[in-house]
Amino acid sequence: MIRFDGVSKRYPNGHQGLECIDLHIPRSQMAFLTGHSGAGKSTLLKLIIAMEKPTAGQVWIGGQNLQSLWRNHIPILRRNIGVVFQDHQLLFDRTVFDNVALPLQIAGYSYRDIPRRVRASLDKVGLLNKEKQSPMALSGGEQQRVGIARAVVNKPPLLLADEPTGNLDPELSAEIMRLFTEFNQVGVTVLVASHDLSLIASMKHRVITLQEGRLLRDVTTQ
Ligand SMILES: Nc1ncnc2c1ncn2[C@@H]1O[C@H](COP(=O)(O)OP(=O)(O)OP(=O)(O)O)[C@@H](O)[C@H]1O
Repeated sequence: MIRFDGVSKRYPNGHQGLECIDLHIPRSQMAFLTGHSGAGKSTLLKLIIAMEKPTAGQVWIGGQNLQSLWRNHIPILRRNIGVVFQDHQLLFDRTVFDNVALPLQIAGYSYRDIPRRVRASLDKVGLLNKEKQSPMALSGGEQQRVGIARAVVNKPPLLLADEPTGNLDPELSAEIMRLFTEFNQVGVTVLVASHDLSLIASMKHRVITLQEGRLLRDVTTQ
């Protein structure tokens, strides 16, 4: 599903974000990406969604070489990738329902289809009863779950998360990780960037560790 062949990323200011990364994450696998602050985790995720381009090497997503991806095909790539951010980036002037519906509206789903899909997604994260509320009225953990519902509403085969539990206490963090595991159990490939080593250790999934832009360790415990 995700393949990096000798990928390096040097930013225009000369900073080396990633250096010669070889990595393969097969379809339906769940993996964690960890490493110190500045190790290159977000850079790696940005290369997957074509927000940044490698300065060397090649990135393949779902069999597609991103180097040969036309600019106007980037939205199609991103439609197949759900992304969860630490700060969830919800629109506070819209309801929970409208926030989750947004990717479907952008993708041009019919108005008949949207409510059914949005409610199925909210149900999955346990927030069906909050659809009419503003995200502002929700707790941090609930807001993060709305962000997850929005990321999975069009059933992407690949789910990425960048520090999704950064602002949450250990119990809520474990709950969010359980949700990711549930999506993985139905075949979604999941890659979670996280600093939270104790949470990662408790999950028994593959752990990919970056250090100063290089692949330091890649351990599968299962
Ligand atoms: N747009 C940019 N321009 C220049 N340097 C950048 C840019 N984005 C990231 N970097 C640098 O690249 C390195 C890797 O950054 P990245 O955000 O990928 O790390 P990270 O592992 O996600 O860190 P954190 O855990 O703090 O989010 C850092 O030193 C960062 O300062």
